[in-house]
Amino acid sequence: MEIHIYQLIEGARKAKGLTVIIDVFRAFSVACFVTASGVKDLIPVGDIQTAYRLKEENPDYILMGERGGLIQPGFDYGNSPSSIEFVDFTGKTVVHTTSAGTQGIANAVGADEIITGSFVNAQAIIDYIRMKKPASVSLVCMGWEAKEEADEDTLFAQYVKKVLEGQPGDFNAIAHFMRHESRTGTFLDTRDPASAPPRDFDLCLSLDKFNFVLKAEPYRDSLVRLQKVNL
Ligand SMILES: O=C(O)[C@H](CS(=O)(=O)O)OP(=O)(O)O
Repeated sequence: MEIHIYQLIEGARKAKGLTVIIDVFRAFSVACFVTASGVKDLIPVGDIQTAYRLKEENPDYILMGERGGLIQPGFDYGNSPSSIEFVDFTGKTVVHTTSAGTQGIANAVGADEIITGSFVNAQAIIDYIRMKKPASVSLVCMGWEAKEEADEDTLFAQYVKKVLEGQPGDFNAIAHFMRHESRTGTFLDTRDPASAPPRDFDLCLSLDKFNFVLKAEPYRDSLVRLQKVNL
């Protein structure tokens, strides 16, 4: 199994084989929380205008996401796991658009298959890749606004690669680094606390909270939805 680590939008465009689009803070942690809360359809979109159009056509849809880390006008929720931690999404359709994570899905046009990447379902991702035994795995780190590398996404990719190659992954060292040394450790305090509360940090680093992967599947009108695959 060949394993490549790629960065940002260019990386998403280069991805091939089984592709993991990684966004630890916060898009794909949020996506796992929403899925665990019973969502019917979770639709990641790159273009915010697509999100608004879908809402106009389907007033019962829920809009979730951010630009610049902040909830956008007309949105029901931002991109914050703590804001939806106890929300019941049973039977709901959620449209999710973010600056980094969902852009990766939209740009991974050469991938055979796309799953999302975050620490909250890290072991499930590793188990899924082992089960599928692909010839090629692409780990794509989406970073800050998909423009600048972010420690947590790169550390996640290295963690998955190491474990797949039979080496131990030291999550405690990663969490310590993220909290005390990484620029990301201060990120949640420097944004509008209503959109990026500090609890998001702990929730996004809840290792293996969920035992499923989220797989992008074709949906209607050229959209995709993230389907839960239990491990
Ligand atoms: O809201 C977030 O957590 C980030 C903000 S950004 O990457 O700095 O724009 O969005 P995400 O797409 O979840 O990385």
